[in-house]
Amino acid sequence: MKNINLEDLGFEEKLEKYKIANQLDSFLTGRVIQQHRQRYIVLTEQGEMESELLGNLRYTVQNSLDFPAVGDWVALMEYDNNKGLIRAVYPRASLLVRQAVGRKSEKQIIASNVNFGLIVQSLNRDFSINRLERYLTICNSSAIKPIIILSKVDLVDKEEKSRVISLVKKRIKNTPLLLVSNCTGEGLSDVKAILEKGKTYCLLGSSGVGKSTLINSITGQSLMKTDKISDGIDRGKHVTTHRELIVLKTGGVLIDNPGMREVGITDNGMGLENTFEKIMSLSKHCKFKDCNHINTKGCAVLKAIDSGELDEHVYENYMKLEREREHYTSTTFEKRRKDKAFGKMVKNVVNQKRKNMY
Ligand SMILES: Nc1nc2c(ncn2[C@@H]2O[C@H](COP(=O)(O)OP(=O)(O)OP(=O)(O)O)[C@@H](O)[C@H]2O)c(=O)[nH]1
Ligand SMILES: [Zn+2]
Repeated sequence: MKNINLEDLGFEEKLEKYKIANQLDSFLTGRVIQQHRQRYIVLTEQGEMESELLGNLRYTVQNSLDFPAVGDWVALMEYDNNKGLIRAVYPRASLLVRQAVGRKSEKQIIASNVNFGLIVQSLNRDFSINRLERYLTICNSSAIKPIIILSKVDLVDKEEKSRVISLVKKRIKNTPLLLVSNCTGEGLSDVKAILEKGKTYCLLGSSGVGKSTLINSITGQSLMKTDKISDGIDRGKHVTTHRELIVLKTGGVLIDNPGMREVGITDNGMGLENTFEKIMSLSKHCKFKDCNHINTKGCAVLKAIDSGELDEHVYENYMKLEREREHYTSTTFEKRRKDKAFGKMVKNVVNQKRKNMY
C-alpha cells in the first residue's frame, strides 16, 4: 500500500492549517488504521507504520478518550524501519462513541473523523426498527450523517421487503435507505455510488449482518475476514490481514467494527433530539417546560398519542433511550432504582392508552 495520497485518506485543509500552526510539519502525518491496546498501525505516505505513543504523550493523556483511535490523524516520526512514535493527535472532526454496556461511565471510541455512519441491518433476523433508532441517535449525537443499509435482501420475499421499507420510511425521515445482497449483488452499485472521495464511512451494526462481506463486495477483495472464509494460511503466523480502516481505490475510506454486540447511548442530548424530531417539536407545546411526558398535565406528547398523531411505539422507544441516556450520564447508583420505576410508568402509560383505544 505504498504511495498513498493523504487527501484520498481524508486529510483536509483544516488539518493542514493545524499542522502548520502547531509546528507539526517536521513530522510525518498519518491516519490510525488499527489499534491494539497501545499499539497503533498508522498509514502514512510512506506506507504502514507500527507505532507507539511517545513517552511524554502517554503520561499526559488524562482520559481514555484522549488516546489515539482508529480514524485519528496523528503526527509521528520514524525511529526504525517502519516503526513510528506518535507525537500528537490532531483535533477530531467527529467521534463515534459507545457506552460499554453494564459498565458505568465507561465510554469506548468506535472511530474518529467519520463523515457517514453506514447502519447495516440484515432483513432476515436482525431487523429491528428500535435498534435503527438507537444507531441513528449515536450518529446524530456526533454530527455523523446516517445512511441505512438493509442487507441480505436475497433471504426475504417481496412482501417482507416492502413491509420493512414502508416501516422504515414511516418512522425514519430524511435518511437514505439502501437495500443490498452480497450474494446476488443486488444494490451493490447503489452503495458504491454513495461513497465519495476523501470521506470516511463507518459501518455500524450487529455481528453477522454482513458488514465485512459488504466491504469485500465493495472492494472486490477479501480484505475482511468473514466467517465463511477460512484463514488457514495465516494460522500460527503472527500476521494480521484484518485492517479496520480501508482506503478504497476510488478514494473513500471505510471503517469496520468487528464484534459490536450491544451499543449503549452516550449522548449529549442532541442525538435524541435529532432522531426523534417529532417528539421534540411536540414537547414544545407541553404546558410545563420540564414535562416528563408521563403524567404531567397538559402534555402535548401524550395528547398526540391519543389523537393518533404520534405512534406509541416511537414514544416507547424514545422514552427507553432517554432513560438509558440519563442512566449513563448520571453518577449516583440511586438512579438505577429510579430507572426501574420509570420504566414501569412508561409501560403503564402505553397500556392505558391502548386500553382507551378499544
Ligand atoms: N444470504 C446472505 N448472506 C450473507 C450476505 N452478506 C453476508 N452474508 C453471510 O452472513 C454471515 C456474516 O457475515 P459477515 O460479513 O461476517 O458479518 P459481519 O457483520 O461482518 O459480522 P462481524 O464481523 O461479527 O461484526 C456470513 O456467513 C456471510 O456469508 C447476504 O447478502 N446474503
Ligand atoms: Zn409533555
